[in-house]
Amino acid sequence: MTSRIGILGAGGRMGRAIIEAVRASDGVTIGGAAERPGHPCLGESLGGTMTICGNPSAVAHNSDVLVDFTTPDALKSNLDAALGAKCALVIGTTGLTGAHLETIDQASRDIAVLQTANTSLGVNMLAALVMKAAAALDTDWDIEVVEMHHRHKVDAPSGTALLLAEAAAKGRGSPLASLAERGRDGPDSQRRTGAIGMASLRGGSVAGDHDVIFAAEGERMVLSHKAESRETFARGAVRAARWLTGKPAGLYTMKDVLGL
Ligand SMILES: NC(=O)C1=CN([C@@H]2O[C@H](COP(=O)(O)OP(=O)(O)OC[C@H]3O[C@@H](n4cnc5c(N)ncnc54)[C@H](OP(=O)(O)O)[C@@H]3O)[C@@H](O)[C@H]2O)C=CC1
Ligand SMILES: O=C(O)C1=N[C@H](C(=O)O)C[C@H](O)C1
Repeated sequence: MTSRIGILGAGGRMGRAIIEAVRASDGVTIGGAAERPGHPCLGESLGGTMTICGNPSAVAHNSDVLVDFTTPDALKSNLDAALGAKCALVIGTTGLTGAHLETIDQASRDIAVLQTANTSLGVNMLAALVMKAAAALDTDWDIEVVEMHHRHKVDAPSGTALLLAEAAAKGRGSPLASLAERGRDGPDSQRRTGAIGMASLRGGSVAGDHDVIFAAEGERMVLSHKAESRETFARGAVRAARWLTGKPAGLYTMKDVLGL
């Protein structure tokens, strides 16, 4: 069955990469594409009579699954569009708060929703390895998550850094909120035993680098992932959208798609 994918944030970096990935993939077509009202790309042709519009609801009604790579502020209207059309939804947007996650959870009682900070196979495999290492190594091993992204990225730490830190915290058997040390600065910044530190670098065109460092006296282990381009994320998003098509209401992750 061909899956019709509606692309939200179609004029953005990921939106454009996803349009290309859908065109290059079998078993999927573009159901429609939306951008925020007033965006310069509104009306841009996607081939035939299809153009980028300002109405996510119209896109949802012509799609089997929506793919949202926009901003946290757009989440509510994107969820409403999906709920109104009973359309499945893949959410790749990062920078989400607890309140956003609660709204997503509620929506997933009525429609299939997949939320993930990273659609790549490598990062999701890395998270599994990080959890295992964090569980096996005691607190003599300090855990630090370091990420680097392009100069345009607005949120920090990256959603993926948080996902990896969550995996480490799970391995250590404690909630991340009780272990995380974010944005150290100033004279009283010494790490606590058992803390999970996080640091963010920004610059140039880096698609997405993540290192999880396990540092002990005299030795250091680094579990690392580097995305070479956005194509990786776009291909993963299309794979997730195809997988989610026709699934019952519920909240899914990339682990479900990849069978990890
Ligand atoms: N899960 C994953 O694997 C990945 C997640 N991401 C995440 O995806 C998100 C988008 O990243 P990226 O494409 O680089 O960012 P961009 O800023 O390039 O794209 C976001 C697009 O969404 C548009 N937008 C803003 N508000 C709305 C709205 N209300 N409705 C529809 N569109 C809207 C923006 O318009 P304007 O620019 O005019 O504001 C922009 O065109 C980020 O949160 C990023 O962290 C990125 C890569 C991989
Ligand atoms: O904004 C980006 O570019 C990326 N965002 C995601 C994140 O915040 O983890 C995923 C990827 O690293 C690229």
